[in-house]
Amino acid sequence: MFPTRDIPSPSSLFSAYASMAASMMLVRSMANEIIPQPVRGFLLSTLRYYFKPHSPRLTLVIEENCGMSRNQVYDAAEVYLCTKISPNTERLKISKSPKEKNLMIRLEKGERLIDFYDGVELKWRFVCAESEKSNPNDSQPRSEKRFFELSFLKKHKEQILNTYVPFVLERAKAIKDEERVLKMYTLNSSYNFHGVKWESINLEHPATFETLAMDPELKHSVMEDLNRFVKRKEFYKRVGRAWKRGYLLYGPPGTGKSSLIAAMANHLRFDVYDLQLANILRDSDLRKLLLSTANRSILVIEDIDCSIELQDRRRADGRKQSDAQLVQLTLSGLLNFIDGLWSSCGDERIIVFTTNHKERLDPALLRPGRMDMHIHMSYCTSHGFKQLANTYLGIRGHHYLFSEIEGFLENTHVTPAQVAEELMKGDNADVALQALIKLLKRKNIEGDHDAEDDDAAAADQKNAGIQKAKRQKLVNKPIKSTRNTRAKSMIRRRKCL
Ligand SMILES: Nc1ncnc2c1ncn2[C@@H]1O[C@H](COP(=O)(O)OP(=O)(O)OP(=O)(O)O)[C@@H](O)[C@H]1O
Ligand SMILES: [Mg+2]
Repeated sequence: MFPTRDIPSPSSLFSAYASMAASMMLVRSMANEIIPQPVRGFLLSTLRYYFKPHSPRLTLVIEENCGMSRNQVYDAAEVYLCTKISPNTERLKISKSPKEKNLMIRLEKGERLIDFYDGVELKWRFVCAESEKSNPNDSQPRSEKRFFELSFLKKHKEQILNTYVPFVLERAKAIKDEERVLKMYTLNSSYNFHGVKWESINLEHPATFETLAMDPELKHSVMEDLNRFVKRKEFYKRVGRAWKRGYLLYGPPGTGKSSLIAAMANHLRFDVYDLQLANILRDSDLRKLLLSTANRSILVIEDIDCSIELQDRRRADGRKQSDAQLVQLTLSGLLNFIDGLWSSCGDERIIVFTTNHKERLDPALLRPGRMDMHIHMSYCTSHGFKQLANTYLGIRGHHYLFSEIEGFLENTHVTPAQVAEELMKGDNADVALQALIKLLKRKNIEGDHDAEDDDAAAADQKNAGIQKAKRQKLVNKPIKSTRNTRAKSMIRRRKCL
């Protein structure tokens, strides 16, 4: 026989419960008194953590700002996610500012997206929430807090943080570069006591490596060189060199030096700073201008041989006193600054010098290590001609007039600019090619040596134009164009005759 237990009556149960609750309250109030607030908070959150059901997912919150500055991950996500818009997306925001080429498409608040990376599913959500007012009596409207939520299985945490997020940052940079309108900076013409300043316009030069007529191997090596340069951030850091690269482009007028610069800018999506030295009088102005150039840009100094002061430092002593007082810009000042401070306080800098006369350059410029690559832009070759015929006339294969033209090109000096001009003379390929043959025949009769004389004369004429512009500057006469476009068009006219 088992002993029978006494079954408690409801009234006894109630009194037991009441006394337990009272003792709990007593313990709690004692705990409140005994255990300090921070420790209590910690104990409660720990207990909550252990008794809460655990989710296998991790959510990263990517807020718009981090302190005073923008959160780069947020900006990158905004751009990157536009490429992931699915047919299920219901609302998108579009906008376009006057300076942008394309529509800007962004997610609308509350929209969700799914992305896959290396087989991992990633859920994105764009959230806009009104932020709490720190002071409820504040009459200011609540500000909006925007953030992305990125959730995925916890086991992928390392992979997402170490590879996916950097991947999103990199993709966004590439997308932004493609969307960006390139700028061309030139110097404003008014020289006052503040010196000269950069002014920008959109760079819409259509030249690309594809349309450029130049030796295919040389073209390939220039492209390779540029691609390697932009990828070598860590290399430059490791070897302790400034992340800059210099190119010297040389060759007769009309062989595509300026076109190559535009092709480089379009290829890398870099802005161009066209530094017309004739507009600068002092090293201090030059320094100011160089320091205000941005990273990921190409600094261009055209016709470097065309400035008396820069051409040969040894002549400086012989200069007239008045000129010496006014012109304080020196080649050494330029080179020292480019090699030193300027290149070390920026990243991904490219500098390009052009000249029609490499042999006239100061040896300081040609010293090894100064201009990393010397690129000779030469007269039109058979390959270059075919490239131009493709670009201008759309001829991809062979044409019955090609062999005659190629025969002439082997022993006639004609620049790609001259060939291009002939090919533009008609939409009809036969007419344009016949016009080119006529030019080649005439040049062939005149003889090569004349052509060379012509080039030298053309370059000298251009040089003289720039010198004149510089002298005008010295007597403080405002000049419209230091590059002397008139001189250039005269050169072209003469060369085309
Ligand atoms: N290699 C080339 N490939 C394609 N087009 C060319 C080439 N060279 C010249 N051209 C055509 O001729 C025009 C003038 O060429 P560009 O201004 O590039 O010559 P340049 O070498 O810079 O001359 P300069 O020494 O006078 O500054 C270009 O706008 C382009 O249309
Ligand atoms: Mg040029």
